[in-house]
Amino acid sequence: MGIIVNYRVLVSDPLAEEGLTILRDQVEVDVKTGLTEDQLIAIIDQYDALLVRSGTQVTAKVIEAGTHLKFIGRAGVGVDNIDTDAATRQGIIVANAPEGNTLAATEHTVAMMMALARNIPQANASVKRHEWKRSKFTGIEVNEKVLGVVGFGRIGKEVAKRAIAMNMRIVAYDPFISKEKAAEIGVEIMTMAELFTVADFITVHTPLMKETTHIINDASIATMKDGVRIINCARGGIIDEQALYRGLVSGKIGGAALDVYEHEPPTDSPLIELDQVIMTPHLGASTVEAQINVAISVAKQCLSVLSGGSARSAVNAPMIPADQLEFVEPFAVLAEKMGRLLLQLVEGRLEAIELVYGGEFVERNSNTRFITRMALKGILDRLLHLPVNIVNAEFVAHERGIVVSQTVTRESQGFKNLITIKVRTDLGEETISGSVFSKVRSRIVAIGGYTMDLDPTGFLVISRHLDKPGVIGRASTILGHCEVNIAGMQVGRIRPGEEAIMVLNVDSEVSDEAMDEIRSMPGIFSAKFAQI
Ligand SMILES: NC(=O)C1=CN([C@@H]2O[C@H](COP(=O)(O)OP(=O)(O)OC[C@H]3O[C@@H](n4cnc5c(N)ncnc54)[C@H](O)[C@@H]3O)[C@@H](O)[C@H]2O)C=CC1
Ligand SMILES: O=C(O)C(=O)COP(=O)(O)O
Repeated sequence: MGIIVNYRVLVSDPLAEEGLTILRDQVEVDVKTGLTEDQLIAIIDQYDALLVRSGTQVTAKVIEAGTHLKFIGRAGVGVDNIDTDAATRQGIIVANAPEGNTLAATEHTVAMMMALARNIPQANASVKRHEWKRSKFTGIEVNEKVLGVVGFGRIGKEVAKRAIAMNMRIVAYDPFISKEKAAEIGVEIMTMAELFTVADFITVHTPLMKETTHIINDASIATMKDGVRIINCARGGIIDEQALYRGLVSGKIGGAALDVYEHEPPTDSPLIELDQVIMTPHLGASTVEAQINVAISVAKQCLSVLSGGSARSAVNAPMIPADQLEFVEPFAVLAEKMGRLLLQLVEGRLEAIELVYGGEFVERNSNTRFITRMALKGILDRLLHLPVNIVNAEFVAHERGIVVSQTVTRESQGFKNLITIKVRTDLGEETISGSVFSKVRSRIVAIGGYTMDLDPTGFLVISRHLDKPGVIGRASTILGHCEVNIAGMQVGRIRPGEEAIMVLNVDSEVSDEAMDEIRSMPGIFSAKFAQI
C-alpha cells in the first residue's frame, strides 16, 4: 500500500511490532518512549497522530501544542491519561482499543485473587531466601466464597465467569447493567453497600472517574467482612490507598492485590512495606496476545482517520454502527451541504439551530446525532477560523452559546424522509428542508417554506422578489452580461403577485458587482450568491 500524504505518527509508549508494521506501510513512524511532558510538547507539532498506552500523560498542554494532530490512539482501554475534553475542543479524534486486552486483564485478576488466597508471591520469596515455612503460608480456598465485582463490564463479566467455574458465588454492582443480564450467567446484582457487606473478595473493574474515585474508603471498609481481600486491576484511585493501608494494618483487611496505583510507579507508597499486599507493575494488559491485539487495533484506526475515515472505537465522536452506515451516510452529506447553504443565506449572529428529522428516521432508529454534527460542521466550518468536524461540532456550537436542538417525528410532508434545518440569528431566521431519494440522489426540497427540487451542488443565486412579469428576465440578463451561464432555475411562490423565490444553478462564481446590480433591481427584496 502507498504512503498517505506525508503524515507522521509519534508512538510514545511501547507498541507491538505488528501495529508498527501496519503503520510503517503507509506513514512515517517515530517511536520515542519515556519523553517528559516538556519534551513531548517540544516535538508534538511535527506529528499528525499520537499513539500511547498508559505511560504517556497526554495533557491539555500537549494537545494544544499538537497543532497538526488529528488522532490520538490509546492501545488499551483506559483513556484517563488523555485530556479528551482538550482533544474534543481541538477536533482531534481520540480512540481506544477496548476489546484487545480484556482477557489479559481478566486472567491477571484471577491470578491475583489466587495469589492472594494462597500467599504465592510471599511463599515464593521465602523459598528463594532458602526458608521452608509451610504453616506460615497456609491459605484459604476460594471455593464457595463470595466474590464482589464492582463494575460489570467486559473485564468484570469475564472475571465472574471464571470465578463461577471455581464454584464461587458472584455478586456484582454496576449501575448500567440489568439484573436480568447478570442473572443470565448466574450473577446477582446488588447495591455497592450490600456487596461490601457480603463479599470475601472484592475486585473493582470500573473506569476511574468522579463517581468511582475512592469508592473503597475508610467508611466503606468499615462495613466489609473482617479479613476481606481486595483486588484492583482497574485503576489507581478507585481505592483510597491511605484507607487501604489503615485497613490492612488494623487487620480488618486480610490482604490486597494491586496492579494499579494512585501514583505510578508507587515508589513512596507505604503499601510496599506490607507483607499482605501483592503488587504488580500495571501488568494487566501485558500479554503477548493482548499487546498484538491493541497495537493492530489502534494502528488501523489511526490510518483510517488519517485517510479521512472514522475510528471504530472513537471515545469522543458519535459512532455509527456498521449496519447503519449505508443509510446514514447520504443524510450526513446532505445535511452538511444544507448547513453550508444556510449559513450563506442568513445575516446576523447565530443564536439557535433546530433540526427536525421526519419520516423513516423513526423506524430506522438511525444515528441522527451524527447527521446533526455534520449539519453543524456545514454551518460553522466557514464561519469560524478553526476546523470544525464531527468531534468538536457540538462543543464549538455550545461554546459559542448557539442552542442546538433536534427532534425526530413521523411527519415528513409526503416524503420518505425529510430533514429540516432552521437557523435563527439575532436578525432573522431561515429554513431549509432536504430529502434523500436514493444513495446518489439527494435534493433540497424547500427553502423558507417555498417548495423546490434543487440539486444541492455548485453555485447558486437565490433571490426573493415580487412575483410580477420581467423580474426574473432582468436578473437573467444581468448574469448573461457577466458571462454567467444559468444551468437550472427553480421558482416558487405562495400566492400570485406576492413574494416569490428564485433559485438559479449557475456554472461559475458571480461577482459582487453583478450581485449588487441584481439587488438594486426594482422588485428584488434580497439576492444572495452561495456556493455549496
Ligand atoms: N491493569 C490493566 O493493565 C488494565 C486495566 N484496565 C482497566 O479496567 C477497567 C475496566 O475495563 P473494561 O472492563 O474493559 O471496561 P468496561 O467499560 O467494559 O467496563 C466498565 C464497567 O464499569 C461500569 N461502571 C461505570 N460507572 C460505574 C460506577 N459508578 N459503579 C460501578 N460500575 C460502574 C460500567 O457500566 C461498565 O460496565 C478500566 O478502568 C480499564 O482502564 C483494562 C485493561 C487492562
Ligand atoms: O488498557 C488499560 O486500561 C490499561 O490499563 C493497560 O495499560 P497499558 O497499555 O499496559 O499501559
